[in-house]
Amino acid sequence: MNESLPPSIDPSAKAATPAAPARLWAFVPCAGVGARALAAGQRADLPKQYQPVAGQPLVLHTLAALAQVARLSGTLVGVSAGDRFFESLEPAAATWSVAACGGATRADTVLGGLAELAARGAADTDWVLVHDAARCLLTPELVDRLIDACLGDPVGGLLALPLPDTLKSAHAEGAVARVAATLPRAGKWLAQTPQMFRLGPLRAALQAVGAAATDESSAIEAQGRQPRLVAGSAQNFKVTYPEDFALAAAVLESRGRARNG
Ligand SMILES: Nc1ccn([C@@H]2O[C@H](COP(=O)(O)OP(=O)(O)OP(=O)(O)O)[C@@H](O)[C@H]2O)c(=O)n1
Ligand SMILES: C[C@](O)(CO)[C@H](O)COP(=O)(O)O
Repeated sequence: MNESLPPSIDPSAKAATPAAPARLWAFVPCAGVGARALAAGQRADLPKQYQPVAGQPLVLHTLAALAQVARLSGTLVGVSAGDRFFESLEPAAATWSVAACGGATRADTVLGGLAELAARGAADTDWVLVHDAARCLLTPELVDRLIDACLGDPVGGLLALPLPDTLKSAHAEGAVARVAATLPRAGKWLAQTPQMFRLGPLRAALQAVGAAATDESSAIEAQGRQPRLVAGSAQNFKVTYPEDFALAAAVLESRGRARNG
């Protein structure tokens, strides 16, 4: 657990030697605006990761799940410059550190986060688990499953789900979308997060591919590597559209009821 580290990543980590065993860090990109998620009723000035869900800001559910993963040495959250959200919280309760490393794209934010982790003592050989702030239904069990599968892997990997539905490609006919073709879905997976790679190779891959990468895996793939696919969960969805808030709240509340008997 991160309990020896709050409110910032352990400064003694800087003393790590090349022979030290690789550690695991979580990085949470939290610098988006959530343009697709905002609808009437939501505060347009409040990015989706801070909207209330099941009694608390969405991102705090995400961070609570990561705080329960014993093998993580620390969690860093990447926010936009000028974002004061975390300053309003009780510092003693924090199981994370915050860095104003938000960029114009998710890939930029992650690159900034990797630089911050390195500046705070993470080694290039350490593992980094990048997890979307907006995936607030993550469970520690899913993270442990990813770590178990990837720790001995030469490349790393990601949580993902085999495609459950029939897959169509489309073309536009004015404002109407029409089916262009039904595509084979065998062997196709939906990428989730966390995505777990070693810090140095991930930085090099993201630098090479630039802002176009929508996830870490695609940057690593562009280097000719084949990340491992680890079974995720349909519940580990990304809050993306307005209706996702109610669904996330329902799942979190039902988990709460199950916990409290
Ligand atoms: N420049 C960005 C863009 C996104 N993110 C983060 O990346 C995660 C996944 O991105 P997505 O769900 O697409 O979020 P947004 O970019 O905020 O959504 P939208 O595209 O609807 O604006 C989110 O936790 C978001 O905060 C980020 O840190 N920096
Ligand atoms: C990283 C990701 O969650 C994998 O599915 C996803 O690509 C991020 O969302 P975006 O809409 O592409 O920014």
